[in-house]
Amino acid sequence: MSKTILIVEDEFIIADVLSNILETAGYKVCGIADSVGEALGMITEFKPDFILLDIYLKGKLTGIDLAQRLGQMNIPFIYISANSNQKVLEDAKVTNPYGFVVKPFREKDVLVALDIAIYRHENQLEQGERQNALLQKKAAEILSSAENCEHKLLQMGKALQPYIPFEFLSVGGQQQEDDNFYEICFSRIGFDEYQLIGPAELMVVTNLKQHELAGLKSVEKPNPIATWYDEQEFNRLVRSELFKKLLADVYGLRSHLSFPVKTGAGKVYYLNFYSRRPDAYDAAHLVQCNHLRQPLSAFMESLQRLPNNPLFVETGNYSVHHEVSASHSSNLFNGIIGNSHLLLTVFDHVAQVSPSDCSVLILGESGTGKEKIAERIHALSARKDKPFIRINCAALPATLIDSELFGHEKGAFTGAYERKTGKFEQAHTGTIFLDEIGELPRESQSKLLRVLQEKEIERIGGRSTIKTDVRIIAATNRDLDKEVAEGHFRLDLFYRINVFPINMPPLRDRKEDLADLAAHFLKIYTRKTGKNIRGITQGVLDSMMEYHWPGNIRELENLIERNVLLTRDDMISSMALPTQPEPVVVNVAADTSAITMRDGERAHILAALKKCNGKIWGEGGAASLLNLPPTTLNSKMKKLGIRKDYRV
Ligand SMILES: Nc1ncnc2c1ncn2[C@@H]1O[C@H](COP(=O)(O)OP(=O)(O)OP(=O)(O)O)[C@@H](O)[C@H]1O
Repeated sequence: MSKTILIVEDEFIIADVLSNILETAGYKVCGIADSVGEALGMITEFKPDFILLDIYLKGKLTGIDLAQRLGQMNIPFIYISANSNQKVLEDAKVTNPYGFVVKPFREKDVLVALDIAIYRHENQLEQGERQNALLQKKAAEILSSAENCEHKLLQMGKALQPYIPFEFLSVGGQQQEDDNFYEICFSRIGFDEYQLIGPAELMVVTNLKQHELAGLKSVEKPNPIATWYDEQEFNRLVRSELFKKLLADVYGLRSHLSFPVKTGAGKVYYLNFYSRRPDAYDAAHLVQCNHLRQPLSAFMESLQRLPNNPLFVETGNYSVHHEVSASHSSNLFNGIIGNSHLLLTVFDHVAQVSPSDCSVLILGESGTGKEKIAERIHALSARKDKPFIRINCAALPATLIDSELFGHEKGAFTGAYERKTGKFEQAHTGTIFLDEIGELPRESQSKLLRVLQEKEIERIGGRSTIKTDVRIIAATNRDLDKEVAEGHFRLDLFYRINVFPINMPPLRDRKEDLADLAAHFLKIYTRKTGKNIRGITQGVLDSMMEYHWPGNIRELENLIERNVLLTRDDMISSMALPTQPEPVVVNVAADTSAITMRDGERAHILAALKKCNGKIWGEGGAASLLNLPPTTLNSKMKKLGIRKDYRV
């Protein structure tokens, strides 16, 4: 069925040209609006599938103002504007357009941009529908399980993680006017490991009594619609929302998304998502909330009917039964070391995107593990038993790339003595990993775009086309936005491959993973060399924490390998780190390592130790309070740097 397009453009001649181009190409133009007000009227009346949007319009409001509304209404749009002023482009970019066409445009520019935009939007819609169906299935499984209410809630929280990421989740209704406190919280401590924090645990951690917690919550005036808060807005919010302030302080939470879910019976539950990142949430998560609302509402309604629902406890006799929940899916990322929340976010994205055939673009500095993640996406997909073909676009001379990618026929050029099958053909039914895609020459970019659009290739010198079914994973350490702006990388190809971007954090932003990574490589290289090295001294680890790691994990791996070879002792007690000064300019937005998931866990353990006067073992000890074997508590304390006299 042809798509219905609304044109929002105040220059009549341009609007008319656009309308002709679209109608000739088979689209249905439902109207031309010259102001935001008129556009909104036409949107209500004609419900367009897509909008072409100029930036400067009649009246005070601009296309960028309208774009913000379109984001909330989930209507896709492309900008068509003569304005390429940097500030305007920046403002336009944050509204998440599906494309940007610069005036004056050619007919082809508009049609290609629209084609790509529709492809990307449908891909997202498909994902939305898949999410909804998956969540419904998951909800049914959870509800029919033999677990208690709290665990059912926890399982649902885990199922939401790929869609709305969180390090802390609290679920509750509006506080009733009594001293009972109704709220269940979950703190994430690993990829698939969560601590359940019921009212009793919260009383331990915060040192507050039940009625005091209830008092803090009763002054809250929850927002009736889903709302997200970045760090600044969250700081403002917690001036009046004292219960949220308490959670933020104890667990180091910096951004928040509040999602009210109304059941058929009219009861409203709040799913409050929190992150330790300052900017974990954005408008796209509100779209997710819309997709998830219906299955969640049905889930909460079913939960409401279960006996002993912790959100309806009528007694003050809460008992502490601190639990850690983990399941086998933590094995999904075996061999990829790290527990920092930045890496866990990467894992969430990988778990989310792997089962689909969606193209993935992995962005990050050299040595951050992009290839490792690409391999894992393939291994977790339905194509796992089919080929995974890697090609490094930077490693080949421009003259050979096409033949490597698409193959050639015998005699196609001087030196082509044999027919050669290209990487695309080799990857048929599997995955191709285009490493360093930013290095691909312009000419090959056009050919690649055609392969992605037509899903067929032509060998060099060949006369026929060959159908291919290949999933694309691309990676780059370049700033592709900049490459596009400078004309080195095709915008249309960028939009095709940038359907699902995954950002690999540099090692300096997740130094909490450093010790585990170092231990991992130490184990590998002591085994390889047959040496007996027990570990790395604290002093060396401290200096490693100070270092900036420009070469990321690869640099760390090389360094450990070298030191294993050099060390004669059974401990690595000195390590020459390059004396490169840490850059003075720190990207504040990216510097999220200050407060970590470990901090949350540490706070929890410290509070329990305090409560037990430092006693770990036996009755009344912290291990039994936390429902952990004392040996596990001991090793956790060691890992978190908590001393037996429970001072850090
Ligand atoms: N989280 C991790 N745990 C264990 N090993 C890792 C991890 N991340 C990366 N490595 C190892 O570090 C090295 C570099 O990783 P990889 O080649 O995947 O990085 P890359 O980002 O693709 O680098 P480049 O951009 O230079 O190609 C590899 O030996 C890889 O196995």
